[in-house]
Amino acid sequence: MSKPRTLYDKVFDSHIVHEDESNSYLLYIDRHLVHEVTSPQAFEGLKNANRTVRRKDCTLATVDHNIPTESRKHFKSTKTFIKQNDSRLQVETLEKNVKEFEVKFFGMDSKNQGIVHIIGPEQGFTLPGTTVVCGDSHTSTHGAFGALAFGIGTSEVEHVLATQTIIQTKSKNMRIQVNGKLNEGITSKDLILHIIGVIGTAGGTGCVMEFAGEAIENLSMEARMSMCNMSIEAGARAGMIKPDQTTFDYVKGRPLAPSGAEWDKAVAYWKTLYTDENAKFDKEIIIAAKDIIPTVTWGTSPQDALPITASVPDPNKIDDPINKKAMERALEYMGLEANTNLEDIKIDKVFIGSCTNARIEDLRNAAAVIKGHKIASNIKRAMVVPGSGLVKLEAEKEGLDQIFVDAGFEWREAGCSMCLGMNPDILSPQERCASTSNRNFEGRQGAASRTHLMSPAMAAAAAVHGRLFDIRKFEYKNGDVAQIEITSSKPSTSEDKLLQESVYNHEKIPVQPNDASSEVAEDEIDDIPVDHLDKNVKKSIKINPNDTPHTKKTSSSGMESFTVLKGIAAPLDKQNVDTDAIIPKQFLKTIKRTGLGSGLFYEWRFKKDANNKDQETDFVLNVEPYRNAKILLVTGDNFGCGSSREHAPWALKDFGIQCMIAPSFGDIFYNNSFKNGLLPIRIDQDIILEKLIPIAKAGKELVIDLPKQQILDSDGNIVIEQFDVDPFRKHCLVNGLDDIGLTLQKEEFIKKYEALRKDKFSFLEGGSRLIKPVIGTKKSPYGVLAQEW
Ligand SMILES: CC(C)[C@H](C(=O)O)[C@@H](O)C(=O)O
Ligand code: SF4
Repeated sequence: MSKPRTLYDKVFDSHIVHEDESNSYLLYIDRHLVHEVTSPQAFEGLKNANRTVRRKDCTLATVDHNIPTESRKHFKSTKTFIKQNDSRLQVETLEKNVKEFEVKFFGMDSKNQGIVHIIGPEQGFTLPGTTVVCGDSHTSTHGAFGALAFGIGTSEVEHVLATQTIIQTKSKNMRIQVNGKLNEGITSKDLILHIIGVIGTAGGTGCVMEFAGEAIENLSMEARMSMCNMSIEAGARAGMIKPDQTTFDYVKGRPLAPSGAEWDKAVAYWKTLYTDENAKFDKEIIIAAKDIIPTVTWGTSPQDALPITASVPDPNKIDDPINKKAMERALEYMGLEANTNLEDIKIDKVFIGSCTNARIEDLRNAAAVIKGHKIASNIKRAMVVPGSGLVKLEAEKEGLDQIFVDAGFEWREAGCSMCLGMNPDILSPQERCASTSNRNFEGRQGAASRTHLMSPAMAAAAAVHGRLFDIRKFEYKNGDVAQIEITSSKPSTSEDKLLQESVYNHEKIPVQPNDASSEVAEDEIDDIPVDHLDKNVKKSIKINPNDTPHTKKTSSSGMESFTVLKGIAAPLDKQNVDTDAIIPKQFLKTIKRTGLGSGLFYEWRFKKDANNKDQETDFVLNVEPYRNAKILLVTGDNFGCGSSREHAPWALKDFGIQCMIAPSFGDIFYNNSFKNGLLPIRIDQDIILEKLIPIAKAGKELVIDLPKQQILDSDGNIVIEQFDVDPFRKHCLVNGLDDIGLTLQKEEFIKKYEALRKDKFSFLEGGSRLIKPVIGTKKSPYGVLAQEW
């Protein structure tokens, strides 16, 4: 009898290409989505190393973040359509790269273009039980299908393009069980905001989160996507929901979904993807669905979520000094007085869009509220930005666009838009927005902008009333009640144990040959013969734990090695520092990895003077001796949470920071740091406060000895006896190794896995290759078939 496993365990196990003794796994990636922001440097890396895209059929690209959302009726070319130079360059760079590397692409002239997390499911590219990655944190969205889907950084994008695999450690299992039924009018957005409010933005750190229970089973696919989308906001590596009949019904008939006998084979397999009875979870949270009422955020973190009937919290009631300070800062930034009723908060703008809530059901929900109403006179702008060209078409077919336009909304073209404002759709300073997006970080929707997160129905009600408003009191015109996104579905009952065993059969097949004579001994990272290294990784990778060289080496792949670092440590007394704060969106438009130091903590380091010139603030990195800090010493949890932008470690590195110490880190940022020769060290908060902060505050240097895993003061006294670091990552860092080179040495394992996949998971073959160069001739669920660039 095999050990009971969770849904995550099953999907993880079925993708293992190789495991080494330090518990580092090489996982096969079934689906890779690509967008313009996080891919230019990855394609450049491929080009420089003369590498190709290994599985074009598993790769699908689109443009979403940078593109204007004004009408494309007269669209001729990117060159003439995009006015912002840096945005245009990024889009054109992707257009060039997809041609050169022959990657399927939905460009701005395609009806199928849209936000990357909307088009994957829409096309049937996202499938249950698959591994899905994208250089974007909200890749977690695809977990709604029972896929293992997570965001990666640009270095990992390059790794996946080149090898179709990724190096992973196993996450912890966490379950969020939502018992009972949601009340009428309560959506999955209220539910996920409530959950994040309960567990916090670091609540899921290090975990893959499975959402389960009656309330989840009753959600439609689109509502499930909104849930999983925001699991990253709870710090989770990924969110997952077991596939069931609702899932199969949604996938069936989509352009890239399997059909015929392959469909039957796929469904038979997908029905085995559920958490076994008695499977062990490391963390479990139980939520009663009936307790949830419409929920909105008041502050600058998604965890600042409260029921709409509550009032703005009061920092004077908070004991913990770090929490209290964070709350005071959030209130100041948001321009809010403690104890104000949330419903009394007036808003300036409304944004209905983003990968969380810009699907057809979201637009239907908002339209049902808006129908027959006008937006309030204090609303300066209200916009609806459909998640994809196909969502837009469907909404127009249903007449939703007219309902919005009649009420005073703008009806836009698909893209990320004001979710993060990399295009012209931004808020002016101090403007307050009711937004259906997923992040309310400082500066997210524009410098000094103020964001309140909520469901589409709540955002529509806020537009009508000009203030935050409880949807349950809303008076619908025409007697309509907002369509609730819940559809009833029966969980699959025909789970076939035997079949499950047979699908997992391959674990018994030696996918990882234990052949000791193999040229590359798979379990020994210490002695891979230099001759076999990729031509870009020619340096010796022998590691001697007692060797503590004090000079900085650079491998021929360009990766700097990290051994012993001596430098000033800048104290940063903040928690939940998100990557939007580390490097704001306006700096993401580069196609290079360098030169980002000047944008580091931009909104905190600078403020504008009367002439609109940047003036330095008293932020720690502007003050001597910390201007030259090499170490960042953070006292609060969850440093680097949020977006997957590798620009965050690039900016830190460019500024001169080489090591970050914090009680905990956002998972993607943690990974990205290692890939760039930066060392993130986790140390308990009380130890940081007691032992390290006094040294940093005295302006003295610290010595980080990675080979010995110790921290010393400048006199050579040991301050931290032993910090933790994953052995494989340490090995790569100490030796400045490019892990693509290391992975390519495992070619035989990758090939073996691919042969097995072709047989067991034949329904995954084809992928984006099935995209046909046809426009509007055949019917797909949305009436238009996928097309090619
Ligand atoms: C640009 C991209 C890296 C980023 C992400 O990873 O999430 C963006 O989509 C966001 O929402 O902040
Ligand atoms: S969160 Fe916003 S910016 Fe990021 S992918 Fe989704 S819509 Fe785009």
